[in-house]
Amino acid sequence: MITSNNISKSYEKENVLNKVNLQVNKGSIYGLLGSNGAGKTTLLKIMSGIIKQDNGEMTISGREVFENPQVKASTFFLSDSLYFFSQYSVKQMADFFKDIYPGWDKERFLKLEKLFQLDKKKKISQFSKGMQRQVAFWLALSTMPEYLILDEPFDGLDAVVRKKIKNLLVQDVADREMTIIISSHNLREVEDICDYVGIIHQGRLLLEKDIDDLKADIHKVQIAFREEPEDTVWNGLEVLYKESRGSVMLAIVRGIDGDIIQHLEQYHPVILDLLPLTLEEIFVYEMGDAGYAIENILV
Ligand SMILES: Nc1ncnc2c1ncn2[C@@H]1O[C@H](COP(=O)(O)OP(=O)(O)OP(=O)(O)O)[C@@H](O)[C@H]1O
Repeated sequence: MITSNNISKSYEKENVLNKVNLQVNKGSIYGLLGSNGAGKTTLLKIMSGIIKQDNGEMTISGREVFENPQVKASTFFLSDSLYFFSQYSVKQMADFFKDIYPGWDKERFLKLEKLFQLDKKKKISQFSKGMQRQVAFWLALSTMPEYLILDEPFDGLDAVVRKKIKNLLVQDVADREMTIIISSHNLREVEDICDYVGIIHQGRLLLEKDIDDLKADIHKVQIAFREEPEDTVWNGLEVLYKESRGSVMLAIVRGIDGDIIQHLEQYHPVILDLLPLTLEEIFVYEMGDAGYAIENILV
């Protein structure tokens, strides 16, 4: 488990993180979302022991992160700006990682070679940007990390490779309970793999939620009646938003789907559909409820 307890950090006079509390459970995938400059990279660097917080505690598996070789051996930080030794091939970089990471798995490295289909003898600097990012994933996953910390990991990858990598990540979580935290500006980019999402804004964690709980608790309802409906059909339901589109009424309703259907069926609708919301829609309605304009935060 990764635990950030009241983490604060300033650069000179600028306060970049302000008492951030968050928890990433073992074997889960946590999406850390926020706009440019929100503080995501700073938090991830503290989490991976690259920089030290001014206040608060950052622990992984109960151990303080900073200057802790045990934690570093089980954690891999894939930065948004990749760094490789400029003259090294993939093979040479792999040999270097093999000496640093006790979990290095040669078989995994060879398996992934087939998947990525990149020449391991080629200098990494001679690969394209997207290919270099694939090399970074190839090496990272070969270290068999217990904790994988990813900063904007999908930037510059094409759709096919992105899907391939997401599958690999999910597989490692399922097979060996790897824990992942992923930062992104883009909710759509991470919603298909994360089971938890936190939103950071101006150095503060605005909210964090379990995605399954969120999805189970909020629904888009489309309903139509033979005759002009009364607005009273919604009475007794927790409606976050509603509008009429011709004879069809559309509403965002919080609650258990079975209860909502049972309530609305008493009015004998000719159409009654409960549709899933995208995660972005859920956040807009949830945050709207909390008084924040999420559209302006997650561009
Ligand atoms: N080394 C540094 N020295 C001074 N200020 C810094 C440094 N690193 C980051 N900052 C400042 O800290 C704030 C948060 O930056 P950070 O990189 O953590 O944000 P971010 O959420 O990752 O942004 P982005 O999505 O643009 O990568 C910014 O205002 C940035 O200017």
